[in-house]
Amino acid sequence: MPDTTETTTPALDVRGLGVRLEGSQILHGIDLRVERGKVVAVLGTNGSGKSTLVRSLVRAVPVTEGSVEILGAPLGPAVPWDRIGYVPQRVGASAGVPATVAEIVASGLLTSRSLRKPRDWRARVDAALTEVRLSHRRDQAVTELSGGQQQRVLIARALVRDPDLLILDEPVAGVDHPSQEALAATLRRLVASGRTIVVVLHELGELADLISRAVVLRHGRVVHDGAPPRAAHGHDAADHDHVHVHGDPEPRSLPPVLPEHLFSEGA
Ligand SMILES: Nc1ncnc2c1ncn2[C@@H]1O[C@H](COP(=O)(O)OP(=O)(O)OP(=O)(O)O)[C@@H](O)[C@H]1O
Repeated sequence: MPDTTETTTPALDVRGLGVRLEGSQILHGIDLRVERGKVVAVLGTNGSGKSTLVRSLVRAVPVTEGSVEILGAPLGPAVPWDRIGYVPQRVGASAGVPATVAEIVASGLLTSRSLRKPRDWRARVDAALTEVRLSHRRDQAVTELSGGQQQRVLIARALVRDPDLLILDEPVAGVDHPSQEALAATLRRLVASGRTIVVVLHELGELADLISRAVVLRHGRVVHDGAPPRAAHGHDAADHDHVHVHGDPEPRSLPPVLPEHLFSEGA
């Protein structure tokens, strides 16, 4: 009998997740189930716990309560990590290490199980760099690139794995509009081929048409899980907190889908 586990289990199944860091409870009882082939945006104000959530999924911070299953396996060595791409929040691609763009991208092909690059690694690195439009920078030191270009190198490092699950933490922060559009096209292509994407965002921006589900965090809790809220027409400033149903043709004529205070820090 064929093994159907791979396609029937969700890409991500988070239940009652709690994370405590340095004595503070950062995440409280997070439930998040993402079926394969879906895109989910994680939204919320600064400090609401978005990065901590995705960092807990890749074991960068410890889970203190609840359970996490990724691609059908409990968080741990059984997870097929080589099938998962992770783009951390902007940190600079080199962290002070003098490496070329191609070397950084190729490092995405190494896993804890194998430190040997696959035979076709050069072609895969070239394809990933073409995807983020940085082929011409291939042999340049990554430290010579701008912040936005370094972010694209990190995206290429995740893409080179051809991941089933792609987790991105604010991938478009500091990235110009043409590059955002290029990333949106890449993500669209991945979703069309059945990949799953979890993406932390401050605003939907160029990725808006890709996202039909948003999970909003506030003070480490999920306060909304559904159609993405968006700023009301004409109220797109970063410090404005009106939110309306996505796709509403007359946003001013409908009440907000979420309370106005949801995106404000102090409430
Ligand atoms: N290692 C840590 N130790 C203690 N507290 C932490 C640690 N990392 C994050 N925090 C705290 O956890 C809370 C959530 O931080 P997190 O970075 O997850 O938020 P965020 O929603 O991603 O914010 P931003 O939009 O600014 O990136 C913040 O109050 C932060 O100070």
